[in-house]
Parts: sequence; C-alpha cells; structure tokens
Amino acid sequence: MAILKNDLLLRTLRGEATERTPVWMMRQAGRYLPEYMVLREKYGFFERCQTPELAAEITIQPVDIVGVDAAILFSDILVVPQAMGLEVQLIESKGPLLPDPIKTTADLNRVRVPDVEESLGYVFDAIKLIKQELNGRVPLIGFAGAPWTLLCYMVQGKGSKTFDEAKAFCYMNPELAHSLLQMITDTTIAYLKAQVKAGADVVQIFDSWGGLLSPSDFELLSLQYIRQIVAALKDEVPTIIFAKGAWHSLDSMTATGAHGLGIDWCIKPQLAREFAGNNVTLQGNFDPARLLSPIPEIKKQVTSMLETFGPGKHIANLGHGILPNVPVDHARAFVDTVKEFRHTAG
Ligand SMILES: Cc1c2[nH]c(c1CCC(=O)O)Cc1[nH]c(c(CCC(=O)O)c1C)Cc1[nH]c(c(CCC(=O)O)c1C)Cc1[nH]c(c(C)c1CCC(=O)O)C2
Repeated sequence: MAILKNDLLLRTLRGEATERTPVWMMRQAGRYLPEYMVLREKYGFFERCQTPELAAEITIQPVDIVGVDAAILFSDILVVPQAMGLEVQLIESKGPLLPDPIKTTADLNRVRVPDVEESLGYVFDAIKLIKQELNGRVPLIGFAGAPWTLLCYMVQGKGSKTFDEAKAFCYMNPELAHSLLQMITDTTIAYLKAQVKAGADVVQIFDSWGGLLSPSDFELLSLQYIRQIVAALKDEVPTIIFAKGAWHSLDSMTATGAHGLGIDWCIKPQLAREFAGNNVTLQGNFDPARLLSPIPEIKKQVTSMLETFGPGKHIANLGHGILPNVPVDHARAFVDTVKEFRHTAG
C-alpha cells in the first residue's frame, strides 16, 4: 500500500506536533457538491453505497474539489441495521425510514449479528478501491454509528428531534434494549475491524443522538458500548468518538482511550479542553450554518476558532455535518483558511 504523503491527521491524533492543523468536514461527501448531485440523479442511495466504483468516486470528490486533509468513506451508518436484517429506505428529502422497527421481543428475534464479510463485503471492496485511487494522498477515515444512535433509528423507525419512542423502549424494556445494544456493538466491532483490515487508517464513531440522554443514561445506554468498540480498535488505528451534545461526559470519553473527541459548536473549546484533559485530540467545532456567512466572515471566524483551540491536538472540522445549501466556495474558504493559518510561536 502507498505510503501516506499527508499524514497530518494521523500525527495529530497521536498527539504529535505538526506544521499546521489538519482539516476535514463531517458529511463532506454529499449534496453541496454538484459532482455528487450528478451521480445522485442516476443511482439510488444504497446503490451508490453498494457499488465500490461509485462509493470510491464520491469519497474522493471532496479531496479533489475542496482539498481536505482526509477522505471519509462514502456510506451510511444505517447499512449496519440493514445487515442485521432490518429494511432501511432513504426517502428523498425526508431521510431514513425503517418500515418494521423493533418494538417487541418477537421483533428482536428478527435481527441477528451478521457475518460482516458476507453482508457488508461491498464496503470493504470500496475501501480497497479508495485506498488504491487515493494512492497515499490523504488518510481514509472509516466509520460506524454508535450503538445508541443506531438503536434510535431501529426502534423509532425514522428521524426525530427527541427519539422519545426509542427512549420509552429502553426505559420500559431495559433487557431487550441492552440485548439489542450488545448485538449492535458486536456487529460494529467486527465491521470496523474489517474496515481497518481493508485499509481504513482511522475510525470514527458517530453518536449523533448521544446528547439526547442525561449524563447517567448516556453512560448506561451509550458510552458503555462505545467503550467496548474503542477497546477493540484502539491498538489497531486511531479512534475518534463524536457524541454530539454529550460534552458533560468528555472526561469519561477520554478515559476510553480514544485518540480524538469530536465537539459541537455549543461548547467553548477551552471548556471542552478542561473537561477532556490534555491527553486527547479535540475535533471541531465550527457551526455548520456559519458556512452560510459571507466568505470574509467565514475566514475571520475560522481564524478565531483556530486561535482559541491553540496549537496541537486539534483537528479543524465542523460541529456536525455540512449543510446541503452551503456554496462550494464557502466550504473551500473554510478549508483554505485552516491550511493558510499558522500559530504564532510562544
Ligand atoms: C445520523 C446519521 C445518518 N448517517 C450518518 C449519520 C451520523 C452523522 C450525522 O449525524 O450527520 C453518517 C453518514 N452519512 C453519510 C456519510 C458519508 C461520509 C461523509 O461524507 O461524511 C456519513 C459519515 C452519507 C449520507 N447519508 C445520507 C446522505 C444524503 C442522501 C442524499 O440525499 O443523497 C448522505 C450523503 C442520508 C442520511 N443518512 C442519515 C440521515 C439522517 C440521512 C438523511 C438526512 C441527511 O442527508 O442528513 C443517517
């Protein structure tokens, strides 16, 4: 496999000093890119995920077009519930729909811990192809959803602001909930290990709905499972936990041994650093909607963000996924501002 020419992300995750801050954007492969929209017209969402040539092309688009320091695999967190036996649809402009969500013991009996090589082999084929085509330009980030966030969709059956049905399920049927969370965890460990074997250089765990839980429920329903995943992976590749809104548990997230922690824009970087301690890299935390500002304002705010984080142990990113209505030159301004910035010595 080609030697990495740009390993800023990996060195920053290992806590090493680098010449500048690395930058990528969550959901960087997607709808704000006209080149993505061309492929979206022609192929269905899961067809794009399941065809290695298409997944590879979409993964590499933001590297070519906006110049990010890392590629992230084009796929979705919901391919795991699919592989576990649930039907998952993506409805245009509405989001995910799981027509037969899990509500009862009988429903739980429909899901299984699959052989990932068999059911998700297309992901590993895509990773191998991406690594070939990247040819060492930048590292490749693999990913999976956190068990709690996947449970939210598997039980609620669709997107929600509160995921109250998923919560009710957990609070009314804790045994069922924990069996499901453990099955998702076991699948995810095998899935991420196979991503690494295929060539992923880093893995990120997306807990988009971790912040809906109280600190004690976050430990109970989310972090204890994330901890198992990090423990299984961290000696193979650097791991990043992004638990949106769960700033109250940054200390416990550091204690998992993860190399990086994602933070959103609702916490000051200094406070996140105090909570997380000095032995972990922080990733974030630009408000995605701020990319809708005029370019000079974006440059000013990105510079201020970089100054606030200070040198080292920081990966510049958004605090959540890029919005579909962001102009490409605004995304590029974000990336370029990070690449041009240098911390003043001392
Ligand atoms: C919650 C979640 C999902 N998927 C994901 C999360 C966690 C991150 C987050 O909170 O944003 C993760 C994800 N989804 C996608 C990626 C690809 C890699 C990347 O560019 O980051 C990643 C890392 C592609 C996608 N996944 C989806 C699209 C849009 C599909 C399209 O319209 O073409 C893409 C590019 C569809 C999807 N998939 C999901 C939703 C809610 C939706 C619809 C709404 C939306 O688009 O944001 C579930």
